[in-house]
Amino acid sequence: GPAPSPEAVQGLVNTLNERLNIGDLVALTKWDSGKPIQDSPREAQVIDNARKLAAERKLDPEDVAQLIAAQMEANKLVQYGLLAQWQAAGAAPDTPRPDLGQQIRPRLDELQTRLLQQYADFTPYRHDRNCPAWLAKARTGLTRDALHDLALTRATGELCIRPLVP
Ligand SMILES: C=C(O[C@@H]1C=C(C(=O)O)C=C[C@H]1O)C(=O)O
Repeated sequence: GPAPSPEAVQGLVNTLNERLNIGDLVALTKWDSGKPIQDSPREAQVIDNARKLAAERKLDPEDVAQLIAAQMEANKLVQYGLLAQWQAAGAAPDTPRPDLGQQIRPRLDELQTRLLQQYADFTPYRHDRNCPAWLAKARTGLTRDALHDLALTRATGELCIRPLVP
């Protein structure tokens, strides 16, 4: 099929990467509080919100639930990686800590609306044979280390749908 407009791919990948970077802030709050990275009730809430937004945008709710579940897996990958680094170093960076409940989670919720709009715009290209190459190009240069690179790979890992070999 025709190549997607550059924004259709880059916009979505940028937003997925932005969500991952918020994960760095989440990790700092969890380092400070000692709370587990995994918060299943919160995850259920995020998915529930995504399903509602999906219905409003005439997207498949199951599909959107899987997209958001992938983003949360990727986010936790970042968090587990950072916590292990800080554990080994005996300290976390001395940078500002926005509040998880009052500041960070509202940012994740806001981002979700934009993410779903961009996902809707990207949907026609999911089955294209060039889809993986477009994504690889869009990922290039966004991440600053191997951990975030792996997490972004995870975050984008189900975006392309490969035709089944008969
Ligand atoms: C980001 C957080 O950590 C984890 C990842 C979540 C996410 O990516 O939305 C949600 C809940 C947690 O399992 C959080 O606690 O808010």
